[in-house]
Amino acid sequence: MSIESAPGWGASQIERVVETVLPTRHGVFRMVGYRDSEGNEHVALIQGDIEGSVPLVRVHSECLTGDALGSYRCDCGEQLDASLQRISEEGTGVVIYVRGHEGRGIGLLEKLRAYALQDQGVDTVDANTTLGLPVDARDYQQSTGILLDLGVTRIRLLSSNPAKQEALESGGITVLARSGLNIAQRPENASYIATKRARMRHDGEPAQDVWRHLTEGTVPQGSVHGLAAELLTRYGPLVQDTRPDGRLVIGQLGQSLDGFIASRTGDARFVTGSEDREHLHRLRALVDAVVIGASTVTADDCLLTVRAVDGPNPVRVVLDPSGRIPQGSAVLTDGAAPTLWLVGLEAVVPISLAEHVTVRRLAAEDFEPRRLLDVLADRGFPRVLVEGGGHTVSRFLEASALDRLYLTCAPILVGDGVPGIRFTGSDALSDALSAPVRRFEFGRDICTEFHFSAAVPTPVA
Ligand SMILES: Nc1nc2c(ncn2[C@@H]2O[C@H](COP(=O)(O)OP(=O)(O)OP(=O)(O)O)[C@@H](O)[C@H]2O)c(=O)[nH]1
Ligand SMILES: [Zn+2]
Repeated sequence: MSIESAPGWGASQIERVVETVLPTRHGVFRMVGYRDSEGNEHVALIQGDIEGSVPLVRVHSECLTGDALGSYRCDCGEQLDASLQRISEEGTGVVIYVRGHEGRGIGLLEKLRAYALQDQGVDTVDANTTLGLPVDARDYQQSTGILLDLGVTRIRLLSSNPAKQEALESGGITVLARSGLNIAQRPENASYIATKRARMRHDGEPAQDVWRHLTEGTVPQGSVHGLAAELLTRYGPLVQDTRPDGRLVIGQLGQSLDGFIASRTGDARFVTGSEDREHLHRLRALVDAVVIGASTVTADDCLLTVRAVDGPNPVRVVLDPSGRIPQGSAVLTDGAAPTLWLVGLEAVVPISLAEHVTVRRLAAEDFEPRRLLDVLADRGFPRVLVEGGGHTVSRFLEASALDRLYLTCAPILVGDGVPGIRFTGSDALSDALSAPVRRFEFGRDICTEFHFSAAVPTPVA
C-alpha cells in the first residue's frame, strides 16, 4: 500500500512493506515496516486501537550511540525507553522509529566528527556548522505518511522539540498536545541538553524554572505555555492557598475505578501509571512531611522520596501505634530523608536506630488526625501530604482534616481487594461528601482534585 499526495507531501511516498509483532521488555507491540521513496526503512511500533483515537505518538530519530549503545552523550536511549513504557502503560500509542535521522540527519560518521569537535569545547550547533553541515537536516514526511497510513490524524506528541510538532502539522497531522518525556539530566549530557534549549527551541527551561519557584514556595508571574503552564495551573493554588498559619493538608490516593488500591493478594504495583507517579512525587516535593500508615509501609516498603522530579525530600512520618513495621523497612534503613516514627506509649522499638530516624511516643488519642497535624505543625511541619494507604487517607478525610484530596482512578476493575476511600458515609445521597473539583488527565488515568477548604459549609438547620 502506498500513500501519495498526502497534504504537504509533494511527490514523496511511503510504502507499507510488512507487519509482524515485537515482544519487548515493555510489552508486545504490533510492528509495521515501511520504506520511503529514498529507500530508508522505518518501523512503527503500535499498541492498542489507534485508528480514530488520539494516541500518544513518539517520532524517534535514529541514534545508534544512544539507542543501541547506551551513550550518555545524549538522552535518546532513555527517551525511547520511556516512550515505549508510557505507551505500554496507556495501552495505546505509536512509536515511529525514523531511520536516516541519525545525527539530526547528517549521518553517523558526521555525527562522530561533530562529537570530536564537541570534545574540544564546541557546542552541538556550532559543531555541525563548522563541518559545513546543517544544524538539523531532518524532515518528517515519512512520519506523516506512516501516521496517515495507520489511520491516525490527531495525536498527543511525546517530544520536547516544537519543530517536530510544526513539521507534523504541516503534513496534515493535528497535534492536540505535546510534552517531553522528562528524562533526568546526566552530567555527561547536561550541556548538550542546555544547548538544545538555548539554541534549538527545545522546551525545558521555563518548566524547570516554574517548578523550582513552586518548590521554593513562590508562584512566578508572566506568560508561559506547555508543561510550565500546566505546572502553574496544577500546583500554583497549593502554594498560594496555604492557610494564614502556614498549614496545608493534602491527601492523595491512586485506585482502580471500582475503588481498590491493591488486589486481594496485596499486589499494589502500578495501579496508576507513571504520570500519576510523577504527580505524587511533585506533591511530595511541595510539602514538609508525608504521612503513611504502618500497613502500607509493611506491604509496599515504600521509600517516600522525590525521585521522578527535582525537589526536596519531605520528612517521612510513619503512623505505627503498635510499633510493628519491619526493622528492615526502607524508611528505617535508607537515610535519604529523615523519618519520624510515631509509635504508641507501649510499643517496643529497637534501642539502636539509624541516625535519620526519630522515635516519638504518642498517647492513643494523639493518633486522631487533627491531633497528629498539631503534633506535626509543632515540630515545624505545617504542610503535610497524607499519602496512604486507603485506611489512613480515609481517616483524615472523615475527620475533615484535608484541604484537598487528589484521587486518581485507573481504568481497571479489580473486583475485590484492598479498599481505597471508605468512610462512614451518609444515608441520603444529597448528604454525600462533595467540594469544588478540578480534573487532570494523567495518561489513561483521571485525577480528581477535591478542594474541601473551598467548599461552602452546609448551613445547619
Ligand atoms: N549532529 C549531531 N546530532 C546529534 C548530537 N547528539 C545527538 N544527535 C542526534 O540528534 C537526534 C535526536 O535529536 P534531539 O535534538 O536530541 O531530540 P529531538 O528528536 O529533536 O527532540 P525530542 O523529540 O524531544 O527527543 C538523534 O538522531 C541523534 O543521533 C550531536 O551532538 N550532533
Ligand atoms: Zn542520541
